[in-house]
Amino acid sequence: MSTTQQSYIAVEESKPAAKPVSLARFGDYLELIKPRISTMALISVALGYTLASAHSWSVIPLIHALLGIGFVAVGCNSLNQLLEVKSDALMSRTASRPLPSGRISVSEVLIFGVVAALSGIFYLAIMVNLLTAFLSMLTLVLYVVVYTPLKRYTSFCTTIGAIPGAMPPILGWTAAGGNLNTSSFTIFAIMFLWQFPHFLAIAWLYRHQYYQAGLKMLPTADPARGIVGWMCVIYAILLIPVSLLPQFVSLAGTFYSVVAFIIGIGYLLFSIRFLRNETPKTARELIWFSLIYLPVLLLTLTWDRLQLFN
Ligand code: HEM
Ligand SMILES: CC(C)=CCC/C(C)=C/CC/C(C)=C/COP(=O)(O)OP(=O)(O)O
Repeated sequence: MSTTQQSYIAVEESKPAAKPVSLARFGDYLELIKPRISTMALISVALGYTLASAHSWSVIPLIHALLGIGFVAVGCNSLNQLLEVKSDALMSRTASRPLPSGRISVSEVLIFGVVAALSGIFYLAIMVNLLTAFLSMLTLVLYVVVYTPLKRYTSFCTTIGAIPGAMPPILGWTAAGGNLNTSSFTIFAIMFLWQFPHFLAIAWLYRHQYYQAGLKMLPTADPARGIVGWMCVIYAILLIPVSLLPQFVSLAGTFYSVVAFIIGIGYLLFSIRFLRNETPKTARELIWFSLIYLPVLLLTLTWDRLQLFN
């Protein structure tokens, strides 16, 4: 074997093993549907379903609801990334996503997103109920048609974005046959308020990237020290009494209220830490706690609700 052949083999052997094409494409599509946010949304759907059905809970209707809402969520996230391909390319947080990096084409995502969203809505209308299909369509419109383009114009976009963000447990609730009543509104209000410290800390952490990409997630590129922290603290304070409402509408008992109060104080303390010292570390810790708070609150609410029926 010649020296050239030997060195060629050596270079080939030292290359990391390339992923099979189908696996790489699966990974790209997975990234397109934002798997972690979508999973949290579907867990919220399942808990909303359980809260509404309690003693009459059964698995098949829940699977139908998760399938239909899951398809709409896939449509939401794909179409959101399609509309943001230019700004995503300008931020290091999102530049390696499959669309800005050219691994999936715009037309492919358009077809994929529209087909997923429409199939989900029709599936819900046929297999679940019309109210859930309608509310899922409203979620899609608010997220894709209103919130996403509005990010380029005003920081008020986040308040609009928090409406579709608060919908997953309500979609689960209506999928189980629940009405839009004070109980479902209470869950909506908790989920709505929870998002403010969550996304404000994120918007602060990536403020320079957002500014560079022309996205107005905060009122200014470099807000006066403390402003974002104060906003987090105010929403965390508001969330505490609102998170205690389920007991007053007979959705849960004292155990839930105690847990909600403790984690609510925790969320407030992380917001205060961020206010006192706005640094990437305190912002990341607040984001981290927000992602602990939500599943703990919803799981405790559901568990306590089930106890009320036993
Ligand atoms: C206006 C509302 C919301 C905005 C603007 C927002 C924005 C974001 C952004 C930009 C990230 C990525 C952070 C990073 O890259 O470090 C993120 C992370 C996350 N968000 Fe939200 N979010 C919102 C609402 C929600 C809702 C309603 C849920 C759950 C149902 C949720 C669940 C998550 C999860 C699980 C993560 C961590 C996983 C990941 O980074 O992909 N978010 N959020
Ligand atoms: C039908 C259904 C359950 C739909 C999902 C609803 C849901 C969980 C919406 C999330 C809300 C939201 C504003 C996310 C951030 O998007 P972004 O565009 O600011 O995030 P990015 O910058 O990472 O793209």
